[in-house]
Amino acid sequence: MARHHADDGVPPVVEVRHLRKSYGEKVAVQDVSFAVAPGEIFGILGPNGAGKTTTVEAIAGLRHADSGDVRVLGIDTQAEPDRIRTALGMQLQESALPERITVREAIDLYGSFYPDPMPTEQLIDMLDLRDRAGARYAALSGGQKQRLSIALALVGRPQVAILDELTTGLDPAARRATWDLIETVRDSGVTILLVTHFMDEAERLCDRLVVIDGGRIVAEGSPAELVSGDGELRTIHVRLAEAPSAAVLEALRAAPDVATVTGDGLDLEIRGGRRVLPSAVAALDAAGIVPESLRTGARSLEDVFVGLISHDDTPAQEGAHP
Ligand SMILES: Nc1ncnc2c1ncn2[C@@H]1O[C@H](COP(=O)(O)OP(=O)(O)OP(=O)(O)O)[C@@H](O)[C@H]1O
Repeated sequence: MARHHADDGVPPVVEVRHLRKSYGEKVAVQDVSFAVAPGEIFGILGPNGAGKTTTVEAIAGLRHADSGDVRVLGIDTQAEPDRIRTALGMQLQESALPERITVREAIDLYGSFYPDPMPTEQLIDMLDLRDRAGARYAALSGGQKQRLSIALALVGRPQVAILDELTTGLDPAARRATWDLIETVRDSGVTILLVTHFMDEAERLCDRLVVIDGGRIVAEGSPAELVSGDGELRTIHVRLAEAPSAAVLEALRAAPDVATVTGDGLDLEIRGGRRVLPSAVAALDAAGIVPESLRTGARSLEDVFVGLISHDDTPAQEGAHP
């Protein structure tokens, strides 16, 4: 299906403006604003305790915000949470299912809350749970529980699905299978809000994302935009066969887009703008020098993330919430 961008005039599916939420003294979300366009997979990234779950729970109308405006499909979910229930599917971080319920019963039960649920057997096949359809919840593996929770988020044919910690605890093959599934779901027209702290997951799945830290947005864009970090310096490392002359170093420093050349002897670190790599290689070539080896400091989304979030020594507040 055609994807839209937040700024192409199509009304956003999810719109959050200046959301703020405290728990007593603790400010969980300080000021968060973003908009999600129809058909996007939109990521919310951040370290433990950043405010991600609080944000999506406010979006779903499950938490009452202190201030700010949240709309899903134009509905104010803070004022009228019940109006969004059937259009929104939510995968909870930890499922609250009874131990003895079977996969099939759980899907039937959740389906009964919606006017036009997906057929249980279709979901069982879609989520690859056919072999476990009659198994009790307590007997499922981590991956199977996770797939069941995704099935429960999708059973009501939501227009918007919120998936929190989609692949936590899954092995690599199960993660990939889940990613493929999420893309299929998106291709069927569902807009997806994905909470994660896995960079590879965000890089693979998200059209756009926000990084939240300490209850604020510290970066926003497509994974490629965040990684390319236009305006930021890049670094290349060059090893030469023999130590460069002062003239060669001078020529390198004067090359377009090169900011600094450091290092001594055979190993040089060259930093500069977007075209630092071709520019440095051309300057060396003009001096008749072929590097022994060359390494670029290609950034992953993970590097960007680590660079963005605050590095205080506060221990992660896992398990702090009731
Ligand atoms: N019900 C609650 N009562 C008190 N504090 C809470 C409550 N829920 C969350 N918090 C605190 O608010 C902050 C934000 O929590 P939130 O769960 O939104 O973060 P998160 O980004 O989803 O973290 P995680 O990745 O660990 O799930 C944390 O410091 C957390 O301990």
